[in-house]
Amino acid sequence: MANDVGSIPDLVQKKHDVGEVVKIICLGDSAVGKSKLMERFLMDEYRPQQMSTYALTLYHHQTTIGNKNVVVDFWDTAGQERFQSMHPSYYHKAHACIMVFDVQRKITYKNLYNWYKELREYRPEIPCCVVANKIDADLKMAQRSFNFGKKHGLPLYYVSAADGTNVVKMFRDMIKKALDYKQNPRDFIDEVLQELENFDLEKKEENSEADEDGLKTESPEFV
Ligand SMILES: Nc1nc2c(ncn2[C@@H]2O[C@H](COP(=O)(O)OP(=O)(O)OP(=O)(O)O)[C@@H](O)[C@H]2O)c(=O)[nH]1
Ligand SMILES: [Mg+2]
Repeated sequence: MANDVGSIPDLVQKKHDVGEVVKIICLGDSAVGKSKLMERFLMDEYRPQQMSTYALTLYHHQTTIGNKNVVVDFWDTAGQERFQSMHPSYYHKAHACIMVFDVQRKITYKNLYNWYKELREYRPEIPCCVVANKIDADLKMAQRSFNFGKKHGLPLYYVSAADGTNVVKMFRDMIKKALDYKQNPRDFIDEVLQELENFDLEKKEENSEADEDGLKTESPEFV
């Protein structure tokens, strides 16, 4: 009997523990360090000489922002960036974007213009930042001002996946922004999607409250 009493709060707890789910995508040329940055943030380990990413990798991360549970789905590319373009589904419902270049290769900085243009075609309003990676290889680069960020009103982070400089700060800032965007979308389509999601959640809560009260869902023949 004691178990029965205990199980109700557990159920309620689980329902609320899931929290908000946000999707964060990463863009940038091949070998700028996108995968290494994610690995550095998620596992706090760094293994140089890893093979390029050939398949889409999804990194699942649970965290708290303020007193909210947040589930973050980080999307890492399937190597499509070699073709300078991503499949539209990569952008679909993304809440924030991390755009990376390699301070040792100028072309990767120039290509930010293309990445940004494509991003804004699919996701006109989501928060985005520019990441200057590999500053460990040339510390002078951290003194340089890169105008791309200023020009488009995007924050710029000087980071190193190799030694961890600024990696946690950049990811934490972007998770906060993704959450903020999800809760206050600035894009009409996103607003509608958010409304639908809230509606769906309310329905689920109503159903699980009914379940907890011992009510059964009606089988189709009674509907
Ligand atoms: N010195 C230095 N090397 C780095 C850093 N980050 C990544 N690298 C190296 O850069 C290379 C590419 O890193 P990846 O993380 O695989 O790059 P990527 O952007 O995911 O590449 P694709 O999967 O091909 O798109 C690897 O050899 C890494 O070891 C860094 O901060 N400093
Ligand atoms: Mg990769």
